[in-house]
Amino acid sequence: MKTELSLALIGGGNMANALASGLIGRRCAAGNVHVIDPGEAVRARWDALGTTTAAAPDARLAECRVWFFAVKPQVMAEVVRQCRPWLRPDTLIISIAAGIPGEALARWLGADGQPYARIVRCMPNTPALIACGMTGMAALSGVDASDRALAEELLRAVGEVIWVDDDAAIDAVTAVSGSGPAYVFLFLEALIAAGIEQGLTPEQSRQLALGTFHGATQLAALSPDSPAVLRDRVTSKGGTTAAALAVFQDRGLPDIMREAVDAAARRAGALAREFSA
Ligand SMILES: NC(=O)C1=CN([C@@H]2O[C@H](COP(=O)(O)OP(=O)(O)OC[C@H]3O[C@@H](n4cnc5c(N)ncnc54)[C@H](O)[C@@H]3O)[C@@H](O)[C@H]2O)C=CC1
Ligand SMILES: O=C(O)[C@@H]1CCC=N1
Repeated sequence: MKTELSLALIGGGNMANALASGLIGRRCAAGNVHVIDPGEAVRARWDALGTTTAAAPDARLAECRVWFFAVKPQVMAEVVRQCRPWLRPDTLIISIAAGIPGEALARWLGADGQPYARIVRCMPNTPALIACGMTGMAALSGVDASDRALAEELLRAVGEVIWVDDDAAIDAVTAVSGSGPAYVFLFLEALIAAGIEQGLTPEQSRQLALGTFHGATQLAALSPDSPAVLRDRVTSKGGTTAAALAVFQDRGLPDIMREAVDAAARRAGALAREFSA
């Protein structure tokens, strides 16, 4: 077990917790993880895991090879600047903040007009909590092959990873897979409620809806056929599925999805304008 890696988690909330659950004991010893978070209750949880903690950036950051920024976009600029005094030439920066461009991070961490480009921007999602995450990643120019491999290995500890060519594409990743679990949960809620209206008990409807999502997504992942072909195979001519799909089409489900994903991507752009000046 390679546990010598030293990692700083800057922001110790939901997503940091998900990442740590995949890494501590496997890739990092708890004692090599340093968590910065002003929340006293948050720090107490990390202390119980055996990490070190601090309420604000401190000198231990200089000993950490990887800094993982997991604070809200609204506070990123200030937090990154507070951490900067402990930056070393080989520090690998990984940021998961929605909407904050790598270029802004590079500027905030730079010195003498020189941006710091050893930065990987990535967008995981909450199923990372059960090691079923989906992460999109983009590397800035200062990231060499070994840093890239390290960043990928860290995010792989909580699920699957894809690389996108440039930082701007992370906004699209955010709109599809970062926010995506919420779309799936909304769909599930609606399907469960509809099943109850049809006379099923809440538990029956929940089991049927969850089992269907699980089975259908597994089939789509494992089958060589496209989701459209698989959908067609469920849909008997003049049958029940056709009746339901006609309602989805009439109500414009594909348009609703396009507009929703576009709204998320545009919000990512707006966050960048608001919080990365
Ligand atoms: N929740 C999600 O589904 C996803 C969130 N993200 C991104 O991850 C980031 C964190 O989100 P969550 O973990 O959901 O939020 P969270 O609210 O659970 O965690 C944020 C943590 O940052 C701490 N914090 C606040 N000010 C701080 C400061 N000055 N220094 C250090 N820590 C500070 C808070 O006490 C909190 O524990 C956000 O930028 C979000 O855009 C990315 C992918 C998915
Ligand atoms: O809603 C948000 O802004 C964050 C980013 C992706 C998921 N949650």
